[in-house]
Amino acid sequence: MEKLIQVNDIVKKYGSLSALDRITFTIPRGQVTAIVGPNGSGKTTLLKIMLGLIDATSGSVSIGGRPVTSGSLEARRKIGIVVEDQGAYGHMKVRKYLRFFSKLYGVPPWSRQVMNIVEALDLSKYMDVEIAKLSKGNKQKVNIVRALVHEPEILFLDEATDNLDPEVRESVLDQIRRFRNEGKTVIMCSHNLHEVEQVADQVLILKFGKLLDSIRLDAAQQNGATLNEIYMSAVKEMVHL
Ligand SMILES: Nc1ncnc2c1ncn2[C@@H]1O[C@H](COP(=O)(O)OP(=O)(O)OP(=O)(O)O)[C@@H](O)[C@H]1O
Repeated sequence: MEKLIQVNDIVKKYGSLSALDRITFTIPRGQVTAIVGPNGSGKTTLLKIMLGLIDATSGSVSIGGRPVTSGSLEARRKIGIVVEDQGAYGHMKVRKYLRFFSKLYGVPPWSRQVMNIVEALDLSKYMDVEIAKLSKGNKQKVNIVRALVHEPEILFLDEATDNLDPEVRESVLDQIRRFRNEGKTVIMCSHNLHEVEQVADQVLILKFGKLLDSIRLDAAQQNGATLNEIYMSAVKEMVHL
C-alpha cells in the first residue's frame, strides 16, 4: 500500500494540557481511515494539524512526501474539508454559494460529478434557498458538495454525518465509498462506530491525546471481532494517569 500521509511524533499542548501526545501513524492512499475516540480525545485537533490549520507543538506531518505547515496552500487544492458549521456565507443561495467556490478553485461549476452528488443528496430542490434558511442537515449536505466541487484527491470529514437523517446518512456513506473506489483517500472523525465499520479500512483509536490502537478492519473482522468490542476494551483499559 502506498503511503500518502505520514504523521510523525505529533505533540500538541494547550498550556499544561497535552491535547496530543506523541502520535505517529501513516495513512495509505486510496483508503478510508477513521479516527475515533471519546469526547475531547484530540480527534479534531489532529485533523486540524494534518490540514495545516494549526501548528503542532512538535512533530511533523507530510502529505505525498511534502511537509504540511499552517499556510501550505498547495496541498489544500488537493483536499476537500467537511466540518460542521462553516458559517459565514448564510446570506447566499445554495446555487450561488457552490458557484462561488467553484470559481475560487478555478474549476467550472456544475460538472456532471457535482450534479450527481447534488442529486444523490437530494439537494436539487434547495438550490434557490438561502443557506441560513436551510435545516442543519441540509446545510451539512451543502458543505459536503462544497468540499467536492474541485474534485479533491483527499477528503477530510469531521463528524460529517451528524444531523443527517438515516437515508441521507446512507447516501453520504455511498459518496465516501464512491470516492474511495475512484482511488481517492478519506480521513474521517466519527462517534458512530457502526457507520465507521461500514466504510473504513483502517481505524485509529485516540484517548486523552494518545493513540491507543490502529486497526485494519478486514483483519479484525476475520478474527470475528466487532469494532465496538475493540473500541470498548481499548478505551476502558486506558485510565488517565
Ligand atoms: N484552542 C484550544 N485551546 C485550549 N484547549 C483546546 C483547544 N482546542 C482543543 N482544546 C482541548 O484539547 C482537547 C482535545 O480537543 P478536540 O476538540 O481535539 O477533541 P475531540 O476528540 O475532537 O472531541 P469531540 O469528540 O468532543 O469533538 C480537549 O481537552 C479540548 O478541550
